This record gives sequence, C-alpha cells and structure tokens, in this order.
Amino acid sequence: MGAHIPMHAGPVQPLNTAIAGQNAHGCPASGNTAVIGGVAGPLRRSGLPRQRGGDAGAVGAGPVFSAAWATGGMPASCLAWARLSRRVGAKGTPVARPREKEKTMSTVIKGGTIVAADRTYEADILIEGETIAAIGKDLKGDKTLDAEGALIMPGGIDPHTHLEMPFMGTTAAETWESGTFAALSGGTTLVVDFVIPGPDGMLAALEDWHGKAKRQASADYSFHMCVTGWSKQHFDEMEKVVARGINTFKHFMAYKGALMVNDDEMFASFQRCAALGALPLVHAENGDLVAALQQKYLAEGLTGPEGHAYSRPPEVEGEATNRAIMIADAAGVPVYIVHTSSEQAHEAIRRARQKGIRVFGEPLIQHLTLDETEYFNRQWDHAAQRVMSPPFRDKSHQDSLWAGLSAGSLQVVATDHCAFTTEQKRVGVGNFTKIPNGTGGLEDRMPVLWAKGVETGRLTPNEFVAVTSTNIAQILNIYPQKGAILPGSDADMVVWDPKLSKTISAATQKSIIDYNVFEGFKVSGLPRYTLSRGEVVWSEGQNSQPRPGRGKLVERRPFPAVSKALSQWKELTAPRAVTRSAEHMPIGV
Ligand SMILES: NC(=O)NCCC(=O)O
Ligand SMILES: [Zn+2]
Repeated sequence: MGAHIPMHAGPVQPLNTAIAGQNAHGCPASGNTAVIGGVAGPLRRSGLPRQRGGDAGAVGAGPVFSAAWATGGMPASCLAWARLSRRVGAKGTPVARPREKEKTMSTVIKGGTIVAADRTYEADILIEGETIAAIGKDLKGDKTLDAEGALIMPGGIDPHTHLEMPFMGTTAAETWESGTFAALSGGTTLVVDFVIPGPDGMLAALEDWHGKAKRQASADYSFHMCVTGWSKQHFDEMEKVVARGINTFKHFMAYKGALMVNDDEMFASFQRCAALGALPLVHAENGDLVAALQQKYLAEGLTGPEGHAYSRPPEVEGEATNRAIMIADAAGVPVYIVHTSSEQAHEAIRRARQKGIRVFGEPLIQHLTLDETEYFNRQWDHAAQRVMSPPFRDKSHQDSLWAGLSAGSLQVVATDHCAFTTEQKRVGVGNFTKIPNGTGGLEDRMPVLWAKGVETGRLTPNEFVAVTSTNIAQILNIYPQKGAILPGSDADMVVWDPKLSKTISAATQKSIIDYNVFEGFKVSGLPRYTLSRGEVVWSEGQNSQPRPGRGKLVERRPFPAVSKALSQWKELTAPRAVTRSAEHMPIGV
C-alpha cells in the first residue's frame, strides 16, 4: 500500500463494556427508571445518543485512485446519519421500531431462570405490548406463561442467511416464509439476510429484498448489503443504504468472475465503510487460488463433490482472512469475518485481536459439528448436499473453533443458511464447480449448539447466549433492543426446556428442503415457547403455524462504539507531514 500504517495496541475491550449505562435504545440509562428486581417505571424513549457523522482523516494509507469515490475515503458528510436522524423523529424515537401505544394484554413469564450473557438468576418477566416492562419477583399480568424448569434466554439472532438467494444460476429454495418459521421453531427470532445487488444496483436490490421479506417473514429481519464491484455508483449508493438502516457491507474474496472483489476494490469500499460508520463483512477465501485449484482437479478427472473440499483448503481461507484484516486495518475500519471455518483463519483473527485490531469471527454451527468426511460419502447426493464454502474441515479445526468461542477470539455462531434442494445440487453431477454452494441450519443452530456445546461442557449457558444473540446484537448496534432481557428490550425470548429432546430429521423439519445436514443428530434442549415482540410464535406440541407478514424490519444505525473508538485512534495515530523550515532543507534543489 505504500503508506505507513500505524497499528494500535490498546487492550481488547470485552464486547459488553461498550454498552454500559445504556438502555434498550442506546440511550443513557439515567432516564430509565426500570430496574431488575422491581416493577418498572415509565421508560424514557428520547435522548438517542448523538452520532458522529464521519471520521475523515482517520485513514493512514494513500489513495488508490484520485477521485474521491475511487478510494471510498472522502471526508464523510453527515448526510447518511442526518437522513436516518430525520427518520428517527424529533424526540428520537426510531421510526424503524414503532411502539404502538394501544392498550394490549400483558403477559408474565413465571417460574423460569433467566440466562443472560453475563449472569443467571431467577425472576419473572412482565411483557407489555412488544417490550419487556419489568423483571422481578411475583409480577402480575393478564396472562401467565409457565417457565417452570426452563431457562429464559434472549431470542437467537442468526446474522448470516441467504433466503431465496439467486446464486450459481439458480435460487436458494428456502423461502422467506419457510425459513423464518423454521428459525422461530428453533428459537431464533431475528435473521439478517444478504442483499445481492444485480445490474440495477444496491437500492433496486434492496427494494426486491424488502418486498420478499415483508410479505413472507414470520420472524423479524434485517439486511446486510453486498459490495460486488467498485464505481462511483457503489460509493454513492452506500451512503443511501446506510440511511436506510443498514450498517454492514459484505465483500466476497471468492467466487471469481461472479461476486468476487479485488483488493483495491475492497480497500476502497472499506474506507467508505469507515467514513459511513459501517462494518465491512468478508467472505475470506482466495478466489484466484480456488479458481486455479478447481481447474487443476477437474483436469485430473476429480469431478465429484470431494473436489470442492480439495480446491478450498484451509490455507486459502487463512491467507484471505489475514489479508482482509490487514486491508481493514489500513482502511481504519473494524472487520467481521463470516463463516470462519479453519484454524488458519482463526489464527489470523486471534493474532490480530491480540494486537488490538478490531476484528470479529463467526464460525457456523455446521463447521463446529460436521467434518470433511461428509464429502467422501459414496452417495453423490449426500456429499453434494453438504457442498458449501468454505467446506467442512477435518476435526482438528473444530477444536480450534470451539476454543475460540470460549476464549472470546470468536464471537458469533451463525448458519449461512443457503439451502438448495437435492435436485438443484444435481446440476453439478460431473463437475463439482457447478454444485450450488450452500447448506441449511437456521432451525437447528440453537439446539445443536446447546447439545454439542453446553451439554458437553464446551460452553456455559451464558456463553451460549453471548454467541447466539448478545454479541451479534452489540456488533450490529441493536443492543439492547435485541439480544438482551432487560426492561425496555423487545420481548424476543426463548423459553428453553433442557429436558425436551428430539432426533433431527428432514421428515419433521419446518424447512422445505428435502434433506438435513444434521440428520440423525440427537439433541436435548429445545424451545418450549419462542416469543417475538411479546407474542408466542412457537409453542412446543401446539402445531404452531407460520405467520407471514408478521415479521418486522429492524433498521440499524451506523457508528457503533467500536467504530467510533477505532476512528478516534486512527485519527490520533495517522501519518502527519513533518514541517521543515528552510534551514533544514537541502540548498539549491
Ligand atoms: N456459503 C455458501 O456456500 N453459500 C452461500 C454464499 C456464501 O456465503 O458464500
Ligand atoms: Zn460466504
């Protein structure tokens, strides 16, 4: 990159320190009279924190191109945030989260144990309307929900889904209707899906995604935007996307010739993210190497699904992860690595975090529990159904990922739910590069993580909550509206019954896909009830049905605490020209 890039060496802050003293809308806590252990007073909904409009000059590296849009690093105007602020309304009540004031029935969840990311305690929860009104002993409401013997946890957040994604010449078969209902049945109350821009750009694609989700979603939803190239249009649209409540932009370093971006494009987009207070997400695999390896194995006659795994070795992921982190550091922006699947990638994240670089890592439930032997199955369908990128790894990588979750070097467990039918997968018979990449997991993430993580002692129940909801809510800047059980938070909760058990099977799943990669897994620990904004939307044994159109869009503001802190540090440590008086200059040049 040419320019000197200052590395910062501050201590890594635990995720939850960033939110101390805030209420459910990120407001200072002083105006909120609701307390745990007593009946809540009125919640103050004004006084949203002042958000910073930009962090110009925070970037140490020189421009790649000369035009402002070409680098993404122009001085950020306050426009994006100002537009969002206007939508937030005069008193600061977010338009995105309308709180209807009509008189609604109240509900008390009784007899359960609340498990939060930071502690476990016994208390009742009073829900009024869509939010938690109070937490304490002997609360009374119009209705009671029995949580005797159960744990009450924040509803899960899956930050990585691709519902009805157009990809590799087809469209992921899991619909918004089936996918979001499957999510609720497994305890996940919010999904964050990736908008893929087509030829008409980001805003047109966003409309498309809004339409599909609004009509069909039973669960709440939010969006990430993908950056699949770089131009003035990308530069301009990103600001508008942020103004529409999206604070995350995904970059694919793989899928050469399709979604892949190069280093200079990624650097430009990352700088734009820094200026807008947005977080770049990265699919980290070296796309050039993958493409070359694919051709090599095909030429050698290795055409089956195992070729998919061979052409995407862990080194390809480790190299790209490290590169993405370094590019983000050069651009002065935190970065989030999606589907971290290998020790090589985890090592790059761990090393960077120890240097104080702001990077987050997201293993998938599939990579934690399934391994590469799936690709050597004699049944072509079985192996192809498991083709996803990055591929499943050998078991040693699983130990690394589990360790990362308990050590805190990896923060979030997601699914990358991108489910194709067996018929769709069969397009790749004779050529593994044509098998649509993606697997399912939305419905099974929480039960499988509980069974393989908590039941084995690899995770505490509190860590389970952290990695399934609280951490990602903080990263996405929606905590504690989501990801928390606190007065004022949305009443998104799962009443988790550790005694309920089942054997996972495609025959009984809510997903409409004809197979399940976790087929035969025995899990104990399942939702007795799932609540979305105060309503029971899944009830074990009650034949709950999808409720298309019930899900609401969750908009997210830019400049979470981590972005602000990093911008501040980068500004402080940015390269500065040395002022030299004439006497210190060479004479006669
Ligand atoms: N992961 C995968 O194989 N498919 C979905 C697209 C992506 O995230 O790479
Ligand atoms: Zn990906």
